Amino acid sequence: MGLPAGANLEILSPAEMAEADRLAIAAGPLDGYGLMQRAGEAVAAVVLARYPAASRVHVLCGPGNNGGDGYVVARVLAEAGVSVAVWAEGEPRAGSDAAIALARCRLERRPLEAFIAEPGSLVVDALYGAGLSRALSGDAARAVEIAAGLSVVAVDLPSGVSGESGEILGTAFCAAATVTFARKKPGHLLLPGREHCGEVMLADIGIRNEVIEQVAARTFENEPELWLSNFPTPAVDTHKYKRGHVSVFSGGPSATGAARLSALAAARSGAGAVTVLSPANAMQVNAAHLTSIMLRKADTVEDVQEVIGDRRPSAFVLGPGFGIGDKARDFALAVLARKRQDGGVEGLVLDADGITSFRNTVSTLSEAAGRPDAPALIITPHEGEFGRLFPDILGDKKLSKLAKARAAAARANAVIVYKGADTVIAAPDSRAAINANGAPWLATAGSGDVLSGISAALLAQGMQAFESACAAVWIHAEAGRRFGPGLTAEDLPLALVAVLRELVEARQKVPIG
Ligand SMILES: NC(=O)C1=CN([C@@H]2O[C@H](COP(=O)(O)OP(=O)(O)OC[C@H]3O[C@@H](n4cnc5c(N)ncnc54)[C@H](O)[C@@H]3O)[C@@H](O)[C@H]2O)[C@@H](O)CC1
Ligand SMILES: [K+]
Repeated sequence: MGLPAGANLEILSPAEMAEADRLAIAAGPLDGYGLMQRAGEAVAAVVLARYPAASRVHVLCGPGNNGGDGYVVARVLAEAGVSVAVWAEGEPRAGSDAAIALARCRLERRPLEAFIAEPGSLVVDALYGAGLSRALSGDAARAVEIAAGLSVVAVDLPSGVSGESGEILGTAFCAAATVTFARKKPGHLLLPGREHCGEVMLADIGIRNEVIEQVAARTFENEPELWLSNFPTPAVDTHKYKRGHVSVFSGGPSATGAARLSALAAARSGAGAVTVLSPANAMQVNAAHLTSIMLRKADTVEDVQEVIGDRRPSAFVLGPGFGIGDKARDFALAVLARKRQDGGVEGLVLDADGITSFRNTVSTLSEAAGRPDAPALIITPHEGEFGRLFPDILGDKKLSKLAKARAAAARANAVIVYKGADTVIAAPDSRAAINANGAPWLATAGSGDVLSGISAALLAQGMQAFESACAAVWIHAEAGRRFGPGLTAEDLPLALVAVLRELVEARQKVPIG
């Protein structure tokens, strides 16, 4: 729908979108009603294109500008010869854009409390959008129930979905398609909102790119376009250590598989060399299962220092199967105490037991990671682990998942990968990305170990921490999604190959710079 390349990855909060609306109106040439007109026309065009045979369309209009969009939709559809019924809740404020839209829509208006819809008819939900401020109740909640068996096209957001957080306030429409304007909002991607939106379509309503740039979006949808220009591709004259060396810490003799899985994922993801660092008593079991991946003993902090001195690993994974306790903390802090400069350590991916080990000492971790020239820290918690490090942030009901990840990243001086079906990646500089290409097949034991290995491999190859975390999350999800049913974590490293091949090919087409 005519938006510039890359714009579709920017996400604006409802407040940022309102600011962009204000700036656009101030800059002209469209006034508020002009934008509303374009918004309503875009929704009507989707209805006509997707439901050309709809016998009847019910347009539900609320009292604010979302309802104003609805009055435009109703008028445009009626002018196109569609049989339209308008059901209204509340009156637009006198002098508002919505009042202008209502005045120009000469169709009969019936109260929402009388709403009924025949089977096979279509519902356009223009009750509440960005201005939703409390739970749906009364007639609006009843309308959700009536619409449950019908196709719904939502204007901006399905009413009841918070654009800010994706939470459901009371109840919410389940749309087949949602037409939103200028940029997506967090509620289109965060769960459970995403599931209520159906297909999300972006419409250009005439808000210029330069206007939106003034809002300076810090949130993005996690798609390759976000990081592809930084994606590593090996130079022709490379050698294995130039491609980055990843070291993965192994747990004891009965918990070695997780580290090997992570190591294999790192090797597949382009690290030129990978070493499993094993306690002495687990060397044999590790050796029995490793071929191209190297193995070295590391029982003490001195052993870790020696590995770093001799073998110069550029990124580490600590946590999968490692065991919780002092040793995990000491090893993580030993890695973070190194320098990044002059071929030092690029970063540490802290996962699983590595995270839990810092349960009561997260400030030690954030101090170590916040030191100038410290290696980058990526922490990859699922919700339970997130709560162990940041119980107050997790428990803050005012914060969305996006805001929680951001707050944690700022506090920990780390890139936070807050995992789930709507993984959020947040950086300490307040950039954040929401990932939406996941699949339920990825919820399988060991899947997270693979994710850590991919992140470390990309870090080791010189990708920045936020970009490598975003890329790892997307690649991991894409591999799992394509593999589909029957996926085990062991399948993931091989499933990465096709995804990586496409990315490397696409990367080679991106102009350098
Ligand atoms: N110029 C602009 O700002 C544009 C705005 N647009 C549309 O405007 C919408 C935002 O408009 P508004 O800010 O007026 O917000 P809404 O139209 O989403 O809702 C605001 C009104 O609903 C009431 N309300 C909120 N939640 C309620 C609930 N659960 N039950 C009952 N009443 C409730 C509020 O008190 C307020 O009167 C966007 O979603 C978009 O559809 C588009 O027309 C494009 C241009
Ligand atoms: K709506």
